[in-house]
Amino acid sequence: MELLQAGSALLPDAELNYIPGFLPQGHADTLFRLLLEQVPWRQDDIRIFGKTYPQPRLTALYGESGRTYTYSGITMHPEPFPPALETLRNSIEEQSGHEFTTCLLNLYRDGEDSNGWHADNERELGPNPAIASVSLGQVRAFHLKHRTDPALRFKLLLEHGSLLLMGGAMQHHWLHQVPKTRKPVGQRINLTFRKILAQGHQ
Ligand SMILES: O=C(O)CCC(=O)C(=O)O
Ligand SMILES: [Fe+2]
Repeated sequence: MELLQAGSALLPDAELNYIPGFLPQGHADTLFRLLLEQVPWRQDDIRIFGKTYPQPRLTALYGESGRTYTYSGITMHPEPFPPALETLRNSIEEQSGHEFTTCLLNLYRDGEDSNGWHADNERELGPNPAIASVSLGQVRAFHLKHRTDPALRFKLLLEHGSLLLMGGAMQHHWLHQVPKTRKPVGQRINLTFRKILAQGHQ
């Protein structure tokens, strides 16, 4: 699988931009510790093809009130943005030129935690969503595969303090995952900023 490096990758049917060092090291370290300690992390059950499993990672949802987020049979109700995430949202909006209402947080406790193949294509995100994904803590691989062309498979290594922007028609044509790994890895936090359209207006 080809490794993609920093910058915008020219993938068909996709907009992808990887910005390592988006957060200065000291800021990324502080934010990582703060979130680890203060976020009310939870492990939900998810439904896949009618069966129930514990999600293989911990999650939390922050955002503007009333904008619930439903995926894999879970409906999450957001907590208001704490100041540290409000500041981060503002700088990501400036960097990307997109607005975000909501931040979904994932905590991968170790290499056994993962996020299986999916697209961020829930209907409350609208047709061509912009997704901004910040990584903190241990580096994990992020895999991408095209839905119809099996030759198109790539990976990125998402580093501490990095920002990954996904946009355009990407969620229609590509799937992504954070696979389990046998390498000894510690905790990683991922924050994905999304725009949830006002409910009832999709
Ligand atoms: O952890 C990551 O980098 C990806 C998270 C993700 O794809 C998601 O939450 O939808
Ligand atoms: Fe995703």
